[in-house]
Amino acid sequence: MPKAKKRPKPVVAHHAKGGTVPLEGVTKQNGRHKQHTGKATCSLELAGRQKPKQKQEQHAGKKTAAAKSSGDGPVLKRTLKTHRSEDGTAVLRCKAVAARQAASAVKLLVAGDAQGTQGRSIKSLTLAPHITSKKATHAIVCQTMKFYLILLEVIKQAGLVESISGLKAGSVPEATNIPVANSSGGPPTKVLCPYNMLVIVYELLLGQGLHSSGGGMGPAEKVVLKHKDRLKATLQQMIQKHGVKDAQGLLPKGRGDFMGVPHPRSVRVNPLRAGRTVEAVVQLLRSETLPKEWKGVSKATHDACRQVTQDPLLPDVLLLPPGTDMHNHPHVIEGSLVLQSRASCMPAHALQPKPGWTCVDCCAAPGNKTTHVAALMQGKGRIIAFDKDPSRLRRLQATAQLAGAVDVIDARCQDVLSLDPASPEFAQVQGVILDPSCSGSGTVFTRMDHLLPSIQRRQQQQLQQHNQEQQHQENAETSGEGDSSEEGLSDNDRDMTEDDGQGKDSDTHEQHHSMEGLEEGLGPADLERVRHLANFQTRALRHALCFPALERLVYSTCSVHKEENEEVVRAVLEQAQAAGFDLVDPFPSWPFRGLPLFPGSEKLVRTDAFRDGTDGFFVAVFARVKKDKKEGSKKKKARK
Ligand SMILES: C[S@@+](CC[C@H](N)C(=O)[O-])C[C@H]1O[C@@H](n2cnc3c(N)ncnc32)[C@H](O)[C@@H]1O
Repeated sequence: MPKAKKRPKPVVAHHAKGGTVPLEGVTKQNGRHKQHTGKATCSLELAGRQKPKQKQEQHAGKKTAAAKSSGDGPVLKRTLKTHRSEDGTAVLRCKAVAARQAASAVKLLVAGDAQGTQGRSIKSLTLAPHITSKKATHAIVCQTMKFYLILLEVIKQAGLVESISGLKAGSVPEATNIPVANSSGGPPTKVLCPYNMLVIVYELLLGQGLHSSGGGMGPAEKVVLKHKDRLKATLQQMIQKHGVKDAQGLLPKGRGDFMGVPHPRSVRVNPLRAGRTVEAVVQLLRSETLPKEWKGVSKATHDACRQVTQDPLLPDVLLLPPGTDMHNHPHVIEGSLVLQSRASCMPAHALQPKPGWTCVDCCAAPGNKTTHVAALMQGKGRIIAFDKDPSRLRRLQATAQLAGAVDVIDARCQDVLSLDPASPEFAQVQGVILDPSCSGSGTVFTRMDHLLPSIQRRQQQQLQQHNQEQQHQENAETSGEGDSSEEGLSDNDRDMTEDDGQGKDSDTHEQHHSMEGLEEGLGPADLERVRHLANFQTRALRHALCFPALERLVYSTCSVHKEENEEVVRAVLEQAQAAGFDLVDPFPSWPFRGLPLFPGSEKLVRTDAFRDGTDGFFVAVFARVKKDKKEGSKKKKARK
């Protein structure tokens, strides 16, 4: 029977330059929110602090929390039902908490998008441990982001605020507050958080609606409520002007019914904690009835666990129905199961590490692959895990602790390019994982980055361009001008055709989708960014191939761009071959291969977000096939 476990205690990591880094914040699940002693209120700004009792109410309500991540319409309906208390205050508080959390997530997403970093995904922001109403928060964020441009337009056209420049992608607001227009025409007298306002306007126009509980409202809510008729009328005018049925019709074509790709939920069995075989874990999940104290596990999750299957390719990976919420499952909390995508489990298997090996994980945080390698090595051997980002290294340490792999993993805060592979301390390194920073384009749809303003804007522009081109062609046809289909292809179409090298015949439809908004949408800025990343990836790969005793190296990305994948491999292949390595096929039964850009690319592995039930991913394995000529002759000389 699983017992409720405490979260791991803070740990300490080595810092290359400065000794140790205290890892406070690793376990900030509890105690993050101070308690609020004021009156219950529906104010989004003021209702953020919770009493423990109200936390419990929320927790119990998780089971049926609204918030279908993929649905439209009033996302908080069921949350409201489950949290109903006699005077209705708990209902309003829960809604307010979810909305407040959603507003901060929207703010971070928009800021990251405007800076071009795309660092945090909707999922990571809304499913983080400190988020109390995960499903509701996730749903509000998805919906607000989906209608982001429309909501901005409504706010602007309704003249609600004097300036919304802070909300435009490309200019992250320095201050989060914006002045509110004074209805009497005088200077602005109030300020409000634009992201709160966006979420509230979403709720008013497209969600559950707003309910005033009397006093205690925050400024954003007050403003929105005051101008609600104007906002509603503005949206109606926009709908009429565009001749569409509803707000959904205002979305770029195809976006209305698309809210991510439903992948099976994959979990990896961690034998270092599970203490039983994968088959035994499958049996346990199918039959287990969790004790009542595990309130965080819903009936839906219980039922889903009964349908668990083993992945046909990766023996320690289990598959559950899409959307299964395993975050609060006891086996996840105690580290026996690790929430990890199928594709992300490929590199460790591709490495085929043996117990007792010494390995290096070059870009290791947050440590999913490091701990997977540790598990495959049965906790015997050593993994030196590098990451140059101290806060991410802290996450790696926490991951290692949860996975029961701290004794095996030596975490170091260091730029991998600054280490010397010829140093005696690396003389035994046999396995290397290189999973460097990449564009993440393969995870766009699972991360739901397609909801980010920059991508929505780009799609809008492409759609407009496409419509104009179509109009132009129709006009030309009517006026009798001919046009060959080849000439009719746009540069983007041509790029797509050239890049579309795999599974062309059987997978045209999926290929089309998987490229949509990715290769097709690589504008000059994106291309610049991808090339910059590819430059680092190539240098890191060259560097990582220099460990003298290296047997096997796995290079992986969650990108679909050939610049970060096949072209990186091609750039180092000659040097690798001269050093005695060659590409080998880690998964001969896997049908989907690298783009055919050079001989040997058939040994490369690709996964596709629309075809393979996981993220878009790339894996290349270099294995030593013969001794480095120079090394060999040195050794011969030494023997003589
Ligand atoms: C894609 S993530 C790695 C994910 C990790 N392999 C996992 O499975 O959990 C890339 C990581 O590389 C780190 N990184 C980027 N450049 C680096 C460098 N020059 N040296 C070391 N780490 C680096 C980033 O901080 C980031 O944590």
